[in-house]
Parts: sequence; C-alpha cells; structure tokens
Amino acid sequence: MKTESGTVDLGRFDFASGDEIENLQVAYESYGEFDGDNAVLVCHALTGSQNVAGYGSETTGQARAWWNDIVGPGKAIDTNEYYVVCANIPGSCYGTSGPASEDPEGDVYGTDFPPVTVDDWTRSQRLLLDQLGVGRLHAVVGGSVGGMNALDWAKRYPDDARYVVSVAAAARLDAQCLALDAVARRAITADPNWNGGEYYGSDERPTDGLAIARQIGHIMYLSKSSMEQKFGRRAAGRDARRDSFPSDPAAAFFPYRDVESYLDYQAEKFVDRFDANSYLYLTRAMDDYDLAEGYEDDARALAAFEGEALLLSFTGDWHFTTEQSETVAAAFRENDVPVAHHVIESDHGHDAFLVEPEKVGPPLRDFLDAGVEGRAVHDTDEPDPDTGNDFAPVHASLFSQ
Ligand SMILES: CC(=O)SCCNC(=O)CCNC(=O)[C@H](O)C(C)(C)COP(=O)(O)OP(=O)(O)OC[C@H]1O[C@@H](n2cnc3c(N)ncnc32)[C@H](O)[C@@H]1OP(=O)(O)O
Ligand SMILES: N[C@@H](CCO)C(=O)O
Repeated sequence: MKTESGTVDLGRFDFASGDEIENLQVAYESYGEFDGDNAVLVCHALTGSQNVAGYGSETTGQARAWWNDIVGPGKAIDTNEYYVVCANIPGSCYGTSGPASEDPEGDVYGTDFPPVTVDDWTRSQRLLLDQLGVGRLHAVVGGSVGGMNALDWAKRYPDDARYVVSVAAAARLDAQCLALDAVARRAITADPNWNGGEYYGSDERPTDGLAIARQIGHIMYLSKSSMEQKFGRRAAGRDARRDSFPSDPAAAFFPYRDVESYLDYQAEKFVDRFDANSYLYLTRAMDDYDLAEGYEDDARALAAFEGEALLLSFTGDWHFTTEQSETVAAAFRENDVPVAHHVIESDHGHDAFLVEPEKVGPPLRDFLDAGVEGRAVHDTDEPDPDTGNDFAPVHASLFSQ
C-alpha cells in the first residue's frame, strides 16, 4: 500500500471566530493511490489522529491506527481501491496547529490559540485536499465528532462529495452531554497546574484535571450494560493500584473496584498522549456544533447536497443516540437525498464504532461501492432482513437501561 505522511503549511488561516494565524500547519496521512476520482476523506473523532490505519506514524497509544480494522488493503475502506486521506484537526495535538504549537515568535500559543470550530476543521480539510490535488471526493466518512465533521461537508461543500457517511454522530449534542463536557473542562481548569493554560514550560502539567476529564468522557463512550458486563461491582485484583489520585482515609476499608481501576488505567494512558488545552478546545468545538446554524433547520442546511448519505448508529450509544441519527436521516429525506439510516444492535456504547468493525465494515463497504443500494446497507424505513422487525430507534440513556 502506498502511504504518505506529511505536514502542509496552509498559510494564513481565518478562523470562524474572526481570529487568524499566519501559518496553519495540517498534519495528514494518505493511503493508496489517487486516480482522480477515488478520494475518501476520513474525519477522526475527538482525540483521534491522522493515523487512521497501521502505518509508521509518530502518534502513539490509542490514537494510533485507530481504524486499522476498517481502513487498509481489502478492508471496508479498501486502500487498493480508494485514496484515503485523514488529517489532524486544528486545535488538536498530533502535528496540526493547536494550543501546544509554536506561534511565529517561537512561543507556545497556549490559550492565545484562536478558538476552533467544526467549520474550521472542514475548511482546513478542503484547503489540504486542494494542495494534494483532490477536487471532488468519492466520500467523506467520519465517526463521533468526526461524523459531525462529515455532515458539515454536506452542508458547506455540497458538491464536493458523492457520498457522506456519518457514524455514531448527530446534528448537535444534547444537554446531558453538554453538561458532562462542561464538568470535564472544569476538572482541567480547576487543576492548579493548568495555570490559565500556561503550563508548557513547566514540569507540572494539569494531568489530574485531564485524567478526570477523560474519565468523564470515557464513561460517555460506554453503555450501562457494557459496564455492568465488564466490571459489575467486582473489586479490582490484588495487584491493582489505587494511587492515581489521593484517597480518603476510609478508602482502605472499602474495595477499590474494577471499574475504578479501569478508568484510572485509561486516564493514565490518556494523559501521556493528549494535551489538556487541546481537550478544552476540541470539546468546545464539539459542543458548539449545530448543523442547522445559519439556516432555519437541518433540512435547509442540507438542501444543496446532491449526493447520497449513510448514517450509522448504535443502539447502546447514549452519547449520540439512534434517535439523533434518525432526525438527520429525516432531514436528508426531506430534500429527497437518497439516505440510509443503518442501525447497529450493540451493547458496547458509543465506542462501538471503534471496537465493532465487523458490524461497521459491511454497510460501510457496500455503501462506498453502491450507495444506499449497497447490499449490506439497511434503512430504518425498511424491516430488518434478519428479524423482520422495524429498526426502532432506541434511546439508551445514562440513567435508564
Ligand atoms: C478516533 C479515535 O477515537 S482515537 C481514540 C481511540 N479511542 C479512545 O481513546 C476512546 C476511549 N476508548 C478506549 O480507550 C478503548 O480502550 C478503546 C476503544 C481504544 C478499546 O476498547 P476495548 O478494546 O474494549 O478495550 P478496553 O476499553 O477494555 O481497554 C483495554 C485496556 O484496559 C485494560 N483494562 C481492562 N480492565 C481493566 C481494569 N479493571 N483495570 C485496569 N486496566 C484494565 C486492559 O488491560 C487493556 O490494556 P491495554 O490497552 O494496555 O492492552
Ligand atoms: N472515544 C473517541 C470518541 C469520542 O467521541 C475519542 O476519544 O476520540
């Protein structure tokens, strides 16, 4: 597989906030060969990176090769057939300009970096593709907030993609998720080591705040039933450490539970790979996103799109629910856009889009091949071919099973 990894200087970039920077750097990777008509843009999720598939990249940990089961030779997004491009989004910390980058004077931007929006991500991707010589895309595909990014393409550049695929996403976040993101940001900014965002020159980083923020996020990515199955109320094994955070004296009397141990472990890994200010910036962008912004409603925002759309949602996902995907499908239908809302039965929760490639792959592969007529693509308007039942959107809330 031909692969490329690079950073492109897009020059002066005007952010939606009205701020600008002189040189927006965008880090990207590409896989496969461009034949003029086979480009697929993949938009990564909140803490993902440009390293979508297995290939020697600098990124580490969970952001490395994050969709390796989906993207590659012979896989659902087949790099023998498609030229796949994935770019790190502005505000992130994997090579694209963000708060941890240097400004033109050689100082770290910190919180002087302009606020970023999903709109900025979409425009930076368009500019990057221009530089790579890619005009119209065969498809734009994204998961989670990357799925919002994909929907934004249908709105902002309605002629530029034949197919749009939005996986585990929505037109906007609901109040419950906005609330959790707000608390997560407070965990970071209340950490004394955050220091108003000025911590880059210091040995002390706001790792406690970032760890708590990620733990709140991680709970959003699981479902009530997957947590029950995975951990129940079990105490962690004897070797489990409970030293990530200070404990209250009574803690010695009570068990350190498996679920706590898991979240502590995940948070420890996360703080090694992600920047606290980037977490603030990117969650702000996700919270702010509203597909209908500038229009009367979602349908009008999508009115100019003339391609086909696939929405993939997961029954156990309460971060971005199947109901929310159904409203986006309805907006496409209102415009007579061929659309399929393919609901995947899954207990896993939001991160099903990352960990259940066997369910995501077939509809995605067949949609990229034949649009809504693709063999494994089902729509909520049709009965389930296996059960004969309708795909009833299910809202799996945090507080109900
Ligand atoms: C585009 C993007 O989204 S890129 C970013 C990737 N995604 C994320 O970061 C989202 C958050 N989700 C995760 O991090 C998940 O771990 C995923 C999606 C990466 C993988 O999910 P799964 O395959 O279900 O793995 P799981 O969540 O069980 O984590 C397994 C790890 O936890 C450890 N673990 C499991 N149970 C426990 C426990 N009770 N105590 C301590 N550690 C535990 C395992 O040993 C394993 O460690 P390893 O990663 O070092 O091998
Ligand atoms: N778990 C993924 C998806 C979040 O929406 C991430 O951390 O990027």
